Amino acid sequence: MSDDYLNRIGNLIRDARRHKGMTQTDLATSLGTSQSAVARIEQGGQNLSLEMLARIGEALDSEFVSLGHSQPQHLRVVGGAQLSGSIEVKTSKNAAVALLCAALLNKGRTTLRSLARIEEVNRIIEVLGSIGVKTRWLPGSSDLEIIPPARVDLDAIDVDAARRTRTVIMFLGPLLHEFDSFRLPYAGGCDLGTRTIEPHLIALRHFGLNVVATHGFYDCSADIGAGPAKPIVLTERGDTVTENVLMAAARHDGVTVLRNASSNYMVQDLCFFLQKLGVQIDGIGTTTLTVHGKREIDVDVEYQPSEDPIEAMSLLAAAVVTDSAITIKRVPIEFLEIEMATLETMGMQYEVTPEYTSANGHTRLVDLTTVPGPLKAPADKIHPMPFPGLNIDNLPFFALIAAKADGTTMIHDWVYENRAIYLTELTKIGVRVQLLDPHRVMISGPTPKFRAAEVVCPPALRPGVVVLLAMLAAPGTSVLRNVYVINRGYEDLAQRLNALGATIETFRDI
Ligand SMILES: CC(=O)N[C@H]1[C@@H](OP(=O)(O)OP(=O)(O)OC[C@H]2O[C@@H](n3ccc(=O)[nH]c3=O)[C@H](O)[C@@H]2O)O[C@H](CO)[C@@H](O)[C@@H]1O
Ligand SMILES: C=C(OP(=O)(O)O)C(=O)O
Repeated sequence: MSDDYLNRIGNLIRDARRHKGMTQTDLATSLGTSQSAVARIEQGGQNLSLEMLARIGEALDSEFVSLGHSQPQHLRVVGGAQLSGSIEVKTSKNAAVALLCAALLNKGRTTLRSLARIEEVNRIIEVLGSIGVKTRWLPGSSDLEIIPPARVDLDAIDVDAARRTRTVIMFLGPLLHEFDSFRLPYAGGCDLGTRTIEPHLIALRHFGLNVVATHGFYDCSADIGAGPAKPIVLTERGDTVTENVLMAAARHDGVTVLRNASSNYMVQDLCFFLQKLGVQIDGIGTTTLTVHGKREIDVDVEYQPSEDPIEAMSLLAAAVVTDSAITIKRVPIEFLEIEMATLETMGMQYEVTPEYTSANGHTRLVDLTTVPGPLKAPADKIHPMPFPGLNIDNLPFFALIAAKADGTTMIHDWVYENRAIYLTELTKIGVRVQLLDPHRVMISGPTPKFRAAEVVCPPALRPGVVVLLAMLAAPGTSVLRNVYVINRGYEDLAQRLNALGATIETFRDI
């Protein structure tokens, strides 16, 4: 290998290691080598065998060297074992992405503590980096420092990264204060059927924003300084639309009243963060928010979002499907009360500790220990509602839990056009699922036998995780192919389930 190549590979390894928050000693330990050998590799001073490159790639879970196209990641699951022990819930994906966008409102340094290290966050960091925002993982931590430039360079935006997320629409709120005309790539993300952005455009018109969609871009023109002449009433109680309005209102030098606002967990985290930026917000946790904005925000601020209720629900479903007693620590019970009440009607037993408070200073947490036992199907259908209803993203996990319960359960996903359809993938693992129409499935339980299978991961985060968790219940070896969507929303899920006794191996095609 030429020195030039060794240097470039060394730099890539160093960047991937830092990105993963590992020290040279950490990496050396995973490779069974010394810290000085890792230092030599990173300086380009060590010839590398293909085997060593593969091992480094595996230790860093990074495709820093790819032959031809980068290969998708797959999971091999040896199921049928019970889980035990305890696991901590990470901070939420959905608050993380909102806060990353909100950092654009602040001229000062924003430090977001204990962020989930997930692909969705990585994509937004790439987009921010491409437009000139400096981001840096603080050494040995999952704390991200964000420093915006005097003016972002939107012409340089990383279009590919932007199109892989839906979150990029939350750039509209912050950017309408900075540019009288700009363009953003179309929002992407999970394939859940059409997801409208119309409510965002209608609401942001109150701040003088006009958007025309052309050839894959939103062409935006803004009337800088404009603000709402009357209360804004959302046509639907969406999370990201509420967040977009909050970010637009944060730098509007006046009062914005927002009605039919979402009061979901990520919205509350964003409100608490904006308060730290000096923006006054009344009505947090309700559906009417009153925002007193500030034209200029320039503060050094730190914030830690709350724990992810959807991850907590996923872990709960993992325990149910494997008949396991596990302790799930840092469960944001405040955002899971309807879920727990529903599970209680199904006969679910569990123990909880007294409540304590999340690092955001507000959200109520508990440690929850599951108690395995028989479940029965609920008398009524299970359907989601905006908070404080049963969370829209938690619905798919009820399909899996219903597969363990005696009787038939109807799951009604009125929200997403395609999501219920993906739940039929569970039939490959032995679950009796009947699709009644694109929004409703009937599950007949208990599943006589979970069967190992090879499945291509549905292109949607929660259905993908549901299939993975069902595989944990199936004795034998299952394969779940192309799990990018899972990595989009969960940090090291396979490794963390393995710490509870699961056997999940990550692999890629050569
Ligand atoms: C980054 C982020 O935070 N993403 C979350 C956010 O996405 P996001 O806010 O982008 O959700 P959408 O705007 O796509 O709304 C989801 C769907 O629900 C419909 N809808 C929503 C509310 C309502 O009162 N009426 C109604 O019909 C919308 O038309 C849409 O079809 O909220 C979704 C619904 O909680 C969650 O699945 C996503 O995880
Ligand atoms: C649909 C989801 O999120 P997103 O808005 O990121 O696609 C989800 O979290 O399940």
